[in-house]
Amino acid sequence: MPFAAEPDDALEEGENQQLLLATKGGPALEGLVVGSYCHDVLIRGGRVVGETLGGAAAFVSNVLDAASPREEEQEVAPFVVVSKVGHDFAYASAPAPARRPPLRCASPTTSFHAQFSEAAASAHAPDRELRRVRPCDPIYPADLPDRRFAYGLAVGVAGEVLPETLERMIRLCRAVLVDAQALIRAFDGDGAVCHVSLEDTPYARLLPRVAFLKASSEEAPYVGVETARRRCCVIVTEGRDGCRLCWDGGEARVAPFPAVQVDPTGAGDSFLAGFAAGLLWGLSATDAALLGNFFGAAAVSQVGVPTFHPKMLQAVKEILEDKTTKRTSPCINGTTFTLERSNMHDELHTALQEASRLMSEQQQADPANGNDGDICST
Ligand SMILES: Nc1ncnc2c1ncn2[C@@H]1O[C@H](COP(=O)(O)OP(=O)(O)OP(=O)(O)O)[C@@H](O)[C@H]1O
Ligand SMILES: O[C@H]1[C@H](O)[C@@H](O)[C@H](O)[C@@H](O)[C@H]1O
Repeated sequence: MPFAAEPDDALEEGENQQLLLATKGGPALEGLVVGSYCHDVLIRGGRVVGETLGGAAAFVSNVLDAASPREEEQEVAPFVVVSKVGHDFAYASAPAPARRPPLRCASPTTSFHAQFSEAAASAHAPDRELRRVRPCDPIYPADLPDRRFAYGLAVGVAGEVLPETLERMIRLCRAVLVDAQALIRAFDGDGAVCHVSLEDTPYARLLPRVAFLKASSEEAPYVGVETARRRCCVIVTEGRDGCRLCWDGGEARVAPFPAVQVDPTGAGDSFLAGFAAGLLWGLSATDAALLGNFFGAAAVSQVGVPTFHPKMLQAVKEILEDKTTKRTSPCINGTTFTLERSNMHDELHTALQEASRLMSEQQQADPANGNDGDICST
């Protein structure tokens, strides 16, 4: 059983059977995504070069819908999004919010200004300065549905996932995956995003009950990888260099996929969702990180929330159907996962590379998705 109930929150035998995570699809795979949609304004050289739907929940929904295992008859993947926006929300009819509408509140929608640097970004240096110009309301524990979920993704962008909300997620979900940006972001008087040490936040005590914590290389020093890896599996994403996983007693590096970066926004969100989808397909964490890298690369190749070509998605689905098998797992934090790479890791990478070629072809055929909208270069 890949995901096990927490010992302090055990279910009745019958319920447990219902929630058993079948490797390939079914209602037992229902997930809970918590984090708000937002408005992103992309600025370069003092000029607005793009206005897009943002918020990790938008990127995550996009990838989960594209890559999660599901039954043929299910139109959308089985997960719920709990997100808050104001009445000014400009993207209610975009695919992600239209499928899973946000809660409305009196305060305005969270809004970020992303200032892109004129200099070429390196793989690990920050490529943009983010400023939160408007915050929406937080998401409270009472905003979450009162039922059990197979997995949860805590993906706040502006401090909206409160410690008590994360704690409630941990109680409701059999395994929780967290983006460090939801925990360690702070905002100066001008709204500029800065970071605080995770250890100094009320979230730190929850880490032993989290399955996976994802941090970008910029966030990693604030997470304290060496301490955190003793409590859960930490994944550090390293831009075009791929990512590494660190857990108590082991680590693995996972190779990237080539991409022509036109907008880095949402790479980390898309990574985390691809990774979660990989786990749902029954991949080990190190193998699932390949799917994370694949969707991270897809995200940077387009401006805003990316559109995936059906041919490319079909190819990915066929690869996953072909490669996934059920396997027994070691135990991590009361939740069982296989962490190490499997012996078909390299084969999976090669097969996904083929699919990523389809993605580049799609972009070349449709310049609206390609370099025409490049935010990254002058
Ligand atoms: N230029 C790139 N080429 C290929 N893959 C990339 C590139 N940039 C990002 N990725 C993929 O996306 C993943 C996440 O990227 P990154 O480390 O930049 O996350 P992030 O800083 O959290 O992103 P963001 O905050 O912009 O959403 C990487 O681990 C990698 O797999
Ligand atoms: O839309 C983006 C995206 O979700 C990023 O991951 C986050 O860092 C930004 O704050 C947000 O504006």
